[in-house]
Amino acid sequence: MSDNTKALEEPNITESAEIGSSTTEQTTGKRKRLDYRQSQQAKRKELKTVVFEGEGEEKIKLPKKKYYRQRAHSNPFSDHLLEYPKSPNDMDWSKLYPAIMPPKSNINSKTASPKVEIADIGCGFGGLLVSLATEFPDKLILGMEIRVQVTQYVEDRIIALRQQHAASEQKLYNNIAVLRANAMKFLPNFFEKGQLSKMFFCFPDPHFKARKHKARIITSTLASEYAYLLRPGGVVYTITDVKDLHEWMVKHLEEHPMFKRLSKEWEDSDKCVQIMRKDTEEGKKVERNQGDKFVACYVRLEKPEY
Ligand SMILES: C[S@@+](CC[C@H](N)C(=O)[O-])C[C@H]1O[C@@H](n2cnc3c(N)ncnc32)[C@H](O)[C@@H]1O
Repeated sequence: MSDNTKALEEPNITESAEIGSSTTEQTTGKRKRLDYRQSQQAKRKELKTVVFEGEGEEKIKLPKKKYYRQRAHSNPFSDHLLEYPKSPNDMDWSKLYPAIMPPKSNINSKTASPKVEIADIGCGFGGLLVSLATEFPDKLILGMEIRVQVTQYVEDRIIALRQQHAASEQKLYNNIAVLRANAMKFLPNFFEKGQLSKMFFCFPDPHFKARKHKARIITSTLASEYAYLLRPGGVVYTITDVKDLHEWMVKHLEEHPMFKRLSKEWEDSDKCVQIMRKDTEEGKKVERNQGDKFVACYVRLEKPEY
């Protein structure tokens, strides 16, 4: 592997783990499976990386989604062994935004450093992030995604985009990053009170069955957390193709004293609504299938309104 190729960690398939003491027939079968898996692993290692073949923008290849497939759903209540800071102060953002954020050790109470302001919750393959990067070049934008492979894809996509634009004056895409996280559990560990100006919930998992509704990303309890993280005037954006989920999100945000729904006119004139309609991967899928897209946006109020 060349130095300028970003390696992704894959568990190593070792012989000893696979072939223990067994009959000759079993051993042959296991050996074949092992050989196959090793060759697949080698192929994936090569193909999953961002490849820099030489000079020039055109030589940098974007990663391919098909090599990052994973089960469609991840249980938000499972123990995912995720890493998260004890508090927002403990987070070293320079690892995610190296061209913009100084290393944590260089930050003191007197130096003002930029903060993440826009969060894409459950960012999937990162379509929204990539569009927001150029729409808000002076804001730090973070995608949060629970699935490992999907997070890795977005990470690689961002690395490739940054490289492709490294020579440009604006050095685009340095303002976006992705983090593997369970957004239902640890958001206040990453963000301070009132830090965010926009939170996106684009095509969240619908969790259709009634007994699974508690796994939905918008509930009364989580809405209070989102109100805590958003500054007054900040906006919660929601979009889904599932009517029942749309009604659920509207009900829970509508009932919340810290949120007020924004008008249809506001939605029609807002750039981000257009972006989430057309640039998210799910939005594109719904478009292809000529499905409906239900949008609801809420402003975070200064004071609760009962
Ligand atoms: C249907 S996809 C939508 C992806 C993207 N927002 C879009 O519109 O194309 C929902 C995404 O949310 C992620 N997700 C679900 N629960 C999550 C959680 N608790 N924290 C972070 N991501 C989550 C899923 O892994 C999945 O990638």
